[in-house]
Amino acid sequence: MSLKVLIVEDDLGLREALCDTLSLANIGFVEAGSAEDALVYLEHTRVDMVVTDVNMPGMDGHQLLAQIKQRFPLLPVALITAYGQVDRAVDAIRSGAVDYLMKPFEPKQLVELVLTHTKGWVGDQVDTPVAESPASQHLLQIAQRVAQTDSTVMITGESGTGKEVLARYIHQHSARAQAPFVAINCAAIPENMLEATLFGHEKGAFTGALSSVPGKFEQANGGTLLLDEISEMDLGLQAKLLRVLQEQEVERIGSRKMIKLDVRVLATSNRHLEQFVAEGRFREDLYYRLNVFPLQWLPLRERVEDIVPLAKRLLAQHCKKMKRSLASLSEAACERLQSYAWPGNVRELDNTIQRALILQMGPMIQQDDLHMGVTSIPMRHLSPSPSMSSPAIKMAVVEPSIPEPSVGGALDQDLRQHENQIIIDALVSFKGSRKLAAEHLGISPRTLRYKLAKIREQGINLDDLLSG
Ligand SMILES: Nc1ncnc2c1ncn2[C@@H]1O[C@H](COP(=O)(O)OP(=O)(O)OP(=O)(O)O)[C@@H](O)[C@H]1O
Repeated sequence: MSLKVLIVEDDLGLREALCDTLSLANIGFVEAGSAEDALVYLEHTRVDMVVTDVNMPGMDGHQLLAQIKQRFPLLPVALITAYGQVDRAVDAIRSGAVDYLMKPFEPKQLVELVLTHTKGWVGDQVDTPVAESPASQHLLQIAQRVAQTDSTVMITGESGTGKEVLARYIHQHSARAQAPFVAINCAAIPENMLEATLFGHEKGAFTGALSSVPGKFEQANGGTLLLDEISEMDLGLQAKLLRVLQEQEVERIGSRKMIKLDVRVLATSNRHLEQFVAEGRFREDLYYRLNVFPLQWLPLRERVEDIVPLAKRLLAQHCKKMKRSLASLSEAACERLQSYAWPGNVRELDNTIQRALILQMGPMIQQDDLHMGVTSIPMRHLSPSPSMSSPAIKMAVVEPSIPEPSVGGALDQDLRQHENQIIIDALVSFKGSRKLAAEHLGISPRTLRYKLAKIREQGINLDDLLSG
């Protein structure tokens, strides 16, 4: 997700100059000619920062600031004031502006201001976690309180319960919110690379170290570092990590220089770390160093009140991504969601909602559109794997040379849904192998590539579906 700054300026010449400056600095931007247009834009699109002129006809920059603070409290806003308006600029800072620029200013001042206030900004992901059940609400309240401190926090919970979401929430509610939030998944990095990734390395420190690279600790300096799935770290590295946490300084591999750190550390685990400690697989001293403040997400099945609100949030997010109008859930669909045990927790719910959106292109998700606990998507009208090579299914996957219906009518949508369904099912069955899936579907690999590109264009996240 690249950085996007909204420039609000009624003077076309100046607006173009501001946009050119950002463009030259490789910073993404969008522009609005008035505060009113800016607000309409913000309702629909994510931006990372707003830079607005103060003097504009209609709503001025101060009024725009007040509106933004009310509707998007975490979005940084900077004002451009006329020469001599220092008093008003100071007022604006008191009302929540992060900074101001006084005309005339150098292009580099604008770039510096934007980079300072967008460092570590995490865009869409700052949404408050859904928490309707009493247990989840209590968890968020405690998380908010612990966010105000610099204490190390250990977040536990089954896989997919929302541990990373909670970590980001803590960062966003801490005094470090404007500084970087850096996450590293200890299980996803090959064991021999984890140390260099965490602590950094100097050029030539090992074969393949072609340049000096700062580690995650350095990248997170001033902010928060999330050590995801900490239980997967080997014992040797655990000892080194403990030292860094105790000393609050880090030494890149191949360097003798200590770098002072000011990093808040959060860790997550979906394992019973106490058991790991008892078995000698996790250092007891590190466990106590990290477990200063333990927070735990309950499994989704134990917070039933969260299920439907979460499903609605996920539905809205995916409809937006797919650029389609907002779909809703029927009563029966809600009941079905609430009566399922969700072994994969919120991540499984997310996948289920995505699948339902593929199956149901209409305005309402029905009970039958929900397929839980499946590794492949069952077809509503066509039976799964055994008949996948049947001529009927092969015919359903239309080669691009055959003109597709030009009108986006119900039949067209229905056919497209079925086609998507068949293609995804084949990919799931063949564990993502495009070659085997294409052979099975009786189409060329090129055609399959084309079809997959079309599916992606509809906003369907194939990676998530295939990993789900
Ligand atoms: N309370 C919540 N509100 C909104 N979205 C949530 C919430 N909990 C989880 N999610 C969504 O569910 C998905 C899984 O969440 P997350 O990655 O935080 O889980 P996790 O516990 O860290 O998973 P893992 O153990 O596999 O690393 C994400 O897409 C996240 O946005």
